[in-house]
Amino acid sequence: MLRTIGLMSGTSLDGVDAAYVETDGERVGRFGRALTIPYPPALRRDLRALLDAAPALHAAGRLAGDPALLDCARRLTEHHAEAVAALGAPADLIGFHGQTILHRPAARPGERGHTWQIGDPALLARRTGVEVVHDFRSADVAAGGQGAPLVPVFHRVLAEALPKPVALLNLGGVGNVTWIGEGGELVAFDTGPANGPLDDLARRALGQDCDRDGALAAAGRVDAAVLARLSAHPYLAAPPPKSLDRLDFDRAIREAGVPGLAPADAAATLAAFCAACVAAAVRHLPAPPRQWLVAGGGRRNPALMRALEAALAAPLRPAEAEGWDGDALEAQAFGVLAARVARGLPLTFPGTTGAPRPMTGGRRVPAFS
Ligand SMILES: Nc1ncnc2c1ncn2[C@@H]1O[C@H](COP(=O)(O)OP(=O)(O)OP(=O)(O)O)[C@@H](O)[C@H]1O
Ligand SMILES: CC(=O)N[C@H]1[C@@H]2OC[C@@H](O2)[C@@H](O)[C@@H]1O[C@H](C)C(=O)O
Repeated sequence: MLRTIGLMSGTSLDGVDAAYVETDGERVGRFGRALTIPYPPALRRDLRALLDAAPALHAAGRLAGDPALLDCARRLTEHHAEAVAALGAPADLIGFHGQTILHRPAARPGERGHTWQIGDPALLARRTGVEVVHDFRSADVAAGGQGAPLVPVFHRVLAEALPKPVALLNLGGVGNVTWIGEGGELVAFDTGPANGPLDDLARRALGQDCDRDGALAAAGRVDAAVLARLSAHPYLAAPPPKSLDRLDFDRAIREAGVPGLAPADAAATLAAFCAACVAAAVRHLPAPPRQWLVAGGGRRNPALMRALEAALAAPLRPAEAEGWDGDALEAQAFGVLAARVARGLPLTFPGTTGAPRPMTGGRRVPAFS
């Protein structure tokens, strides 16, 4: 077993999640501590500005050397090093996802896709004295895959003893589902927006980072016409493989009329839309799951959970119901994925990213680079 630390900076831009895992990439020997280092407001703001600027910079061929990108990458990496130090556990390997600032997998066969995670793996290796595995997505995208989601192979390890079929749902900035069949078959994809648009609304309407405990949504009414327009988005009907950039639905949300609603109604409608996206995902699964296990920050939003319960036929339970840490699953996944890279095991599969075959990936930076 390898002693790994997984690090994930998610699309919510709220901070870095870190988790200790002993694993050989196929099994988990032991989970250790997990924690989150929140980013200071200035870094959140700068990351958000970078996310917004990334498509135009990329189109102009100026993303790679952009000074704001390099500055954000350095600051973000320092917080990752802080997270590793705070865990206080000796490790053989760090799995460093970085921060996605642009995600454009190929839309058609033969097209060239891009996925871009920022972070400085050599700096992290120097600061921590531990080997760093990074760049988990680009080999898959180069082979024509979506490059996301990556957590399904870890979800299968977690859910080994559970009755199948089972669905694991992550509600981060974006939602993603992993369906696991009787024989361990995997079908996975991004369902649609989750907390991302709700966070944007809370920032505008309340000056808060999120609709804390779903209070705003609970005070509003779903606008059926706006929800119907949102639910007609072709992404929901498109079969997997499919994955999303954090900003992919921004335009559709504007054009459907969300900004014209009172803030509470907008929040209720966005929560209902997140649930509608998950309900629409069911038709792309090979068989209905017996239960849904929910991880990610969205499980703390009761308005979102109620909307999901109403939209899904099978029981919905938080990850904690199985003894898992729903805040740490993605970070734990990158510890397990790092071990898989070290052992040359595949990260992605035709059923998870649409990769043409099970694909290895990731790059390694030695401890003292
Ligand atoms: N108490 C709460 N009430 C409402 N929403 C909450 C609460 N706690 C967390 N959240 C939501 O969860 C989000 C963070 O979730 P999480 O950390 O799973 O996302 P992420 O990992 O950054 O995103 P992704 O999985 O898309 O990469 C916050 O932005 C917020 O919207
Ligand atoms: C490109 C990218 O960073 N995608 C994230 C994002 O956040 C949730 C969803 O969209 C998922 O596809 C993915 O993250 C997790 C860790 C994954 O790859 O499984």
